[in-house]
Amino acid sequence: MSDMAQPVLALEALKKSYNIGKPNELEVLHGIDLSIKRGEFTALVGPSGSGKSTLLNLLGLLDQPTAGELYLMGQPTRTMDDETLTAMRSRHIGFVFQFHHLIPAFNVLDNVLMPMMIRHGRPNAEMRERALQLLDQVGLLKFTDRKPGDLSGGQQQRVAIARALMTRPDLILADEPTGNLDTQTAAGVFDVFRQFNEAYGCAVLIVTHDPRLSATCDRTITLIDGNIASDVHEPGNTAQTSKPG
Ligand SMILES: Nc1ncnc2c1ncn2[C@@H]1O[C@H](COP(=O)(O)OP(=O)(O)OP(=O)(O)O)[C@@H](O)[C@H]1O
Repeated sequence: MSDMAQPVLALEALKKSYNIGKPNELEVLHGIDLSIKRGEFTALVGPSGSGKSTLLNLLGLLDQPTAGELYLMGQPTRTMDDETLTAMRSRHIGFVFQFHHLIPAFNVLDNVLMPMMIRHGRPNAEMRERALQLLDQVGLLKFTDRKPGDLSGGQQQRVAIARALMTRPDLILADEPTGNLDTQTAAGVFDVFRQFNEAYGCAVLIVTHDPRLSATCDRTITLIDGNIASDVHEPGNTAQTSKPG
């Protein structure tokens, strides 16, 4: 199908500068060309300050590039108005951050339902069913009534992943989602990403500082000083995850 052949994301000569006062502009990304296809499981790595979060914010349509073009699902986004950008973001992208931004006063189930409530108002039975299925898949079905504060960091992160998948996004963007987790819990969270990537074919792009985790990805993009220094495809890496069977 042509849909499968089309990249989820394509960047052409994407640049980002920050205005740091006076006439000075700090160019942080110097012209990035990149294409992410459906089902790709990619790590974005690089030293601190190399531009990873800046790039992720652009990929997630959370910030505007200074130059170049970004295509999401084949559509150029530079000239889209805010309303269209918001709709594209909520339709196609799921976000997972290091600090998962769960709503403390809501229980686990309602946190997972949140993206649907934003889009459609009151959740219907089908949405609840989907949320429960996702919570089952991340091993948290027993905890649906708990508040996030009563869960461990790894469990909270799994709630955030279930929430990001609620809208069945084409792309998951994760900014150091395991940054504050111990090694074993971090590997478990990576496995959850992998499980969904394989089950639904969503593309996953994860910023990580952990080489053991990036080694489990199919593709590793290394950013240095705002340029892609290397882009290595190693699909064999799937064998290194703890996927059953
Ligand atoms: N809003 C901003 N205004 C000005 N400069 C910024 C802004 N955001 C980031 N920068 C600068 O852009 C560069 C890239 O920052 P960015 O956060 O993208 O790097 P990073 O690779 O994600 O770093 P880390 O791994 O430490 O999170 C840095 O020099 C940073 O100081």
